[in-house]
Amino acid sequence: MLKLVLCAAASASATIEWRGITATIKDRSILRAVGGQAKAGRLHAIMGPSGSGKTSLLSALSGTCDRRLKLSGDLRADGVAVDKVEGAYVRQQDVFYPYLTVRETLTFAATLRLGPDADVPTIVDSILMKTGLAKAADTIVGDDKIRGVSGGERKRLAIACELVDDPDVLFLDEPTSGLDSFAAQRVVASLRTLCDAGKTVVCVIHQPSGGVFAAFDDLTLLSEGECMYHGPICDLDARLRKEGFPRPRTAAPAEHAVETVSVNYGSPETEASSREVLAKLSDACKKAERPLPAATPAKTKATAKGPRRRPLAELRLLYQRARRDVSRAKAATAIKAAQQVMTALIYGGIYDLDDSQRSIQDRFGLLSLCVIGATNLAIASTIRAFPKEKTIVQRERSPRSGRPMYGALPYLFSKVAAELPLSVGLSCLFGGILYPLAKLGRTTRKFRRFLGLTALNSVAASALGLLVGAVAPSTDAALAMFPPIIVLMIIFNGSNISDESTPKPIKFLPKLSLVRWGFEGLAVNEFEGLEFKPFTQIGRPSLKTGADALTRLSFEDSTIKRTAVAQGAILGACYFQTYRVLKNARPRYATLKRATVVDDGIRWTADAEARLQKIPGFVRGRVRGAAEKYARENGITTITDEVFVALKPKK
Ligand SMILES: Nc1ncnc2c1ncn2[C@@H]1O[C@H](COP(=O)(O)OP(=O)(O)OP(=O)(O)O)[C@@H](O)[C@H]1O
Repeated sequence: MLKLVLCAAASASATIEWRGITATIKDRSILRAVGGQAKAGRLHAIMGPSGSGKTSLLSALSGTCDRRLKLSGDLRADGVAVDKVEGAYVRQQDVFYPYLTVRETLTFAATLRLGPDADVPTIVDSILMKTGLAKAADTIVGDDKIRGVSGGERKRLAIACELVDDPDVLFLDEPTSGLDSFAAQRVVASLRTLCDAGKTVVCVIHQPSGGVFAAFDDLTLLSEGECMYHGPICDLDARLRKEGFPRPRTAAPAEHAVETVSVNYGSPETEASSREVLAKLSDACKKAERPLPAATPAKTKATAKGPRRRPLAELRLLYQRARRDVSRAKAATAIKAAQQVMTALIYGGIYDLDDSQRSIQDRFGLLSLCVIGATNLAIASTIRAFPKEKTIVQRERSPRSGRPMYGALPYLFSKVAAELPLSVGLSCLFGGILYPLAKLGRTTRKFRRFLGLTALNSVAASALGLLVGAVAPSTDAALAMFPPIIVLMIIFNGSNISDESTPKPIKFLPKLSLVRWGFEGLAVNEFEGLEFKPFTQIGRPSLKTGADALTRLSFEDSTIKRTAVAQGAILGACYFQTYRVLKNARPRYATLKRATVVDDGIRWTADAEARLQKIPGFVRGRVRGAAEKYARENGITTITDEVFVALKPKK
């Protein structure tokens, strides 16, 4: 569907120019009036010491800055003033489905982004060639634990995935970090190929080798949030020499540049002298900066919003991916199966149930262990794996423009459908071994119900694990939430504390405990119709039937249906909440306030300027003068709405 939108973010930009990019957080300046430009066909590096603001500048240009930052400045894409430059953003750490091959990963991205009419195989082949991944095309991607393609190939895959819809601009955050110099050179060679094809490529680089640095055309050198050099790399040495910092013969150009602009905190004297160097280079940089001409008016243009969403096709594709991921994770599946077999053998070896009075307690104990074990395993394994997958889903669902690549609902459906058979299978494997060994139930009907209830418990516990993984910001946070959740569920399992003793404010908790419903269902199934031999000792009270035993735990009114419905309700609620979290979990970024009016070195953001314009003409000039005086006295280069409001100008 084509929709007319105001072009506030450039989509087909080739030359990016920026002036006065300022970023602050609370009262701390992170970028101070940084200017520069990146051109199509030229490979642009952003370099500087650690903490100098490289990533902040890259994200300010690409519109992906942490929203706690206050951003302002004048950003142009092909002469049009924009809030952000629309382009692909390749993060430092990219995660993929480890069991998919490079080709499958790319094909998946291309099919979903481009829709059914695109010639996906041809596009994928061409990208594989451009990024030098043709040889690794049929190797699985892998990760830290699973052997797959090399680190350099994985970085190139991250770039390749962003190329499927042919963006004009690419932003990359440290694409060479963590790679040896050969792998880094291959990554940069791929970027060179893209530049030669007319793309604008802007990269943050960190400690580049001589070969890598030489492959770049232009450089923005930052220190302490200020621009120290901006221009062609071939002029860098000459500029530093001119300012009194010639490069020693033994030093590599990149190393010398970063060292020159690094603050030496060794002593107050060295720090002061470093700051003099920075001031000198920053002044030289500002002098060389040419003001931008008046911005070309933003055009109203037809912008494609991406292919129309087709939930069924998405579901099919997502299901294929999830199935492949599950079916190829053979080692992980084997470990889980071995866990189930071992646990069943241990329980089966210890418990030997008959119709004696002692077997009542043994039965309750064994059933409780079965439920706790299954719940534990299902939640823990989901919690461990899901936060990582969530990162992939969030990345894929945060589009550069238009709609997300796919909906949260097809994703969740496909994941559940792909993982369900394994969950049920593992649960049945456990039950199939344990049931005859421990001599539980002894009727086929009870056995079938046992398998059904334990499988339902596992699936519901996985759903809870998904929800915890979805709301937790990281795997560590999710794992930290796990113990209190499981402990609470065990406390309220129906046999550890009575309803009467449960404190009033948390009386609802037993109703939410999967362990309780699972245990109650298994107990009702097991004890139904059983009869027990009385104690032989005279005077020792005995329980004659299974119903008596259930009454002891206040389960006398319970039915299997009731416990299954309760578990089903918890499962449904967990899936629904997970869906909502995934649907709404979009990264929110800071908006660049446009500062397009330049007056005597002080810039005004558009909203501050708009506020100023509301002041009657005869007072406006005085207010403007007072605001700029205040800004100069306080080292403020851009007057934002907040600064202006803080001044409380008198009308
Ligand atoms: N969201 C934020 N909250 C607080 N401080 C921030 C935030 N973003 C950036 N900073 C600070 O701004 C400074 C610049 O950060 P940035 O990540 O841009 O630097 P960098 O040059 O990319 O560093 P590095 O090379 O170490 O990755 C750092 O001191 C950082 O701590």
